[in-house]
Amino acid sequence: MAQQIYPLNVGVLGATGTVGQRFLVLLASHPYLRVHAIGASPRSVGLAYPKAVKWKQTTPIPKAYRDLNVSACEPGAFAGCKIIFSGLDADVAGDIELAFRDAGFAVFSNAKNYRRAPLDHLAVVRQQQQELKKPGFIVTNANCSTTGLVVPLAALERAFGPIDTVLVTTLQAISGAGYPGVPSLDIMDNVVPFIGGEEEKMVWETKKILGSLADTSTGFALRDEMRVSATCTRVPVIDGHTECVSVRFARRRAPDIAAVRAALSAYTCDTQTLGCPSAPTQAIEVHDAEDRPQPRLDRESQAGAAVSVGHFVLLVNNVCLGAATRASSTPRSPAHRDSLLSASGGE
Ligand SMILES: NC(=O)C1=CN([C@@H]2O[C@H](COP(=O)(O)OP(=O)(O)OC[C@H]3O[C@@H](n4cnc5c(N)ncnc54)[C@H](OP(=O)(O)O)[C@@H]3O)[C@@H](O)[C@H]2O)C=CC1
Ligand SMILES: N[C@@H](CC(=O)OP(=O)(O)O)C(=O)O
Repeated sequence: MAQQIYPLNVGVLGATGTVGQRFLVLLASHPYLRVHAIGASPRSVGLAYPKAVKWKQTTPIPKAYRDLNVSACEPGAFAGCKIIFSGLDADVAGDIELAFRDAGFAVFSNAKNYRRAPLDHLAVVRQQQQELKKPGFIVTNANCSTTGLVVPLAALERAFGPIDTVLVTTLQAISGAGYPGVPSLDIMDNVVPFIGGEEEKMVWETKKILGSLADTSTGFALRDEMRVSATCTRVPVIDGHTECVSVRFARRRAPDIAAVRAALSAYTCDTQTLGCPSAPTQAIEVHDAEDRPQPRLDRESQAGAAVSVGHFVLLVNNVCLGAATRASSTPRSPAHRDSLLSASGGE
């Protein structure tokens, strides 16, 4: 394999949005990825980034982006980028991401459009490249609420065997709806007990992520035998989705609390094993205090890359672990990093 040259140039689509802004903050200090081009809607094209964006982060716009102009989301404008991160509105992500894939880019997306594509799986990227006889591919992040849920579920299954029933009720932050999102008169002093499409996504994506690979040509196999029931609500919190979870194990009675705490604390995720720069040091933070986790106190813990759990109420930062952190989690170890990035066309 040819020598990789670092930093690798990357592009961010939807760079002005809620997720796009997080991408730019994370990538500004990334050890071997550098933002080379950014894209957004025709409304923003041609403007310097600070003019185009309604910046909502608590830290200032990183210097590197202050003179960067927003491009149209067309492959030609991203020549020189090895990897594309997408925080595009799902209404437009489908066609745009496909155009980038067809132009040979490695696309890592947060939009829902290709989550059900059979070959949407990091483990079958090489297969996808061979089948299509092209280097480009699309891999998607899961729904943000689902992401928070599956981490502790995976930890519990690793320790106690299969789960057959999951009941979850979410209290989701308003940033999950993008910008400007839910009107203030709907959400202030209120709870909205419905988020369009979210419950279906949580049910299906949980069964996908906790499932397995069928084989490298058909992609994933769902956990069809698992019963998942989700109720999703929107609450007046800016960032951080809280989820109240109950589970039942298929082959055993409920383990005691001390064993559950130990299993959650001991869990390590793949990004930790691979040494990704934005991986958490502790994948699941188990709280002792009865009144934790709380969004305001716990969402920025480990730069938003961990899931916080206390008496199986969990908190996941929807825009970090739920979106930008996970998509940009490339491995730190040179060997792992080079093999993953070579699939992305880096050389
Ligand atoms: N917010 C969250 O917690 C999560 C979001 N997601 C998903 O990530 C994606 C981004 O979400 P979010 O950041 O919240 O959304 P926002 O609404 O905040 O941002 C959308 C982005 O898409 C761009 N865009 C809109 N229309 C077009 C167009 N016609 N051509 C090119 N670009 C366009 C916007 O550019 P402009 O500013 O110029 O209009 C903006 O940069 C969505 O698919 C969402 O479902 C996934 C997980 C979590
Ligand atoms: N639906 C999530 C955010 C989101 O955009 O999810 P998805 O990428 O699955 O459409 C929320 O409202 O909090």
